Amino acid sequence: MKNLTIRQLLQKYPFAGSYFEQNKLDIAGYEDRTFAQYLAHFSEAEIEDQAIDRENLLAGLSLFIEQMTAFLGLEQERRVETLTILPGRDKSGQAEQFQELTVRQSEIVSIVGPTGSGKSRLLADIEWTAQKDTPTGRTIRINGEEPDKKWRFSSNNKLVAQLSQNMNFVIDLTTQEFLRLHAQSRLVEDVEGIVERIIAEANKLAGEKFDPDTPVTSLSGGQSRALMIADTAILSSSPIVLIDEIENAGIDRKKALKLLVAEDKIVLMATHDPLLALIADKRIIIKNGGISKVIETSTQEKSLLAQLEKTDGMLQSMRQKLRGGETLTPQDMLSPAL
Ligand SMILES: Nc1ncnc2c1ncn2[C@@H]1O[C@H](COP(=O)(O)OP(=O)(O)OP(=O)(O)O)[C@@H](O)[C@H]1O
Repeated sequence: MKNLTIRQLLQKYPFAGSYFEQNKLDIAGYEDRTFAQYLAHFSEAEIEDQAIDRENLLAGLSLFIEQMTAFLGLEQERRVETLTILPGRDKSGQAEQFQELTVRQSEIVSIVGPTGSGKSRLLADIEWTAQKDTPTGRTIRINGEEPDKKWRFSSNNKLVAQLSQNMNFVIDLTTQEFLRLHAQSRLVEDVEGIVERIIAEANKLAGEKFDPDTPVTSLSGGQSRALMIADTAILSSSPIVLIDEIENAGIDRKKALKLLVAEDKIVLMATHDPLLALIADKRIIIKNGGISKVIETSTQEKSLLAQLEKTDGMLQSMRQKLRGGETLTPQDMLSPAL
């Protein structure tokens, strides 16, 4: 909040105007300054005359916004605890054979099915909070209710963050500057701390590390993907994260999912990757455009996961070696590096 100009502040919290009025502060002409900068413009004489207490006024504004936000229920409104999908029809017009499917905070659901079966369509239905108004006729409920239309059109408080295979930046900023801008627009208190954390988490996901001064346009595919995942987990207000295939993204997929779930997101991902399918708590099977089954990942399947991770680790380490110009030996098939 400290970094917002008065204009941005009033846009985000229109009620802040009454704080200025109550304290007889004429902010006209200072709209493009922060509140602290505005307070700094008073001369010592004015401060004496008008009994202006800068620190108190600054702290008072934060408190006022906090209380008003709570009072108006703005924070609660954004809490999304459940996402429910109600059946529609498949590509042949047949009704989907499930009652309803509810996904909760911190749950991961995978979406599997042949190419062209309708996985991306399901993600699109969720993003649009479909109300029988998409080709599938599905209905989406948020917290058990018909979602507010604001989710569809608000660019600030989007219900859904989308992570897709390609992340191409066109903006000429360093990674640090890019994240700083995002953090400022999200009104976080400790901008530098958050920026540092996102870069640290992204570096845990990316194969090759990058530093804060790297221009975003120079990040590799895997690095930009890792950055967007860390940014979405830590900074995005969107409670639901939709992922369209991260298998070839060159990042640590398991850590990426852990990070998202640790931040209380609801995660749905379309995937062809058995490892990701089994990490999920449930998987949706799509056939001919319809949800044909919902399967809970069994303990038996979870136990296969350990095996799969070993195989995956082995493949990753072979990939790493080949990339580094090394040659492979039969030994590489026997001792998976994890
Ligand atoms: N129930 C449905 N009714 C009508 N059209 C549908 C239905 N489901 C999917 N489609 C359409 O079928 C096409 C293929 O679906 P989609 O792109 O979602 O497949 P996909 O499973 O994501 O494929 P891929 O694995 O190749 O990414 C799209 O044009 C989509 O709009």
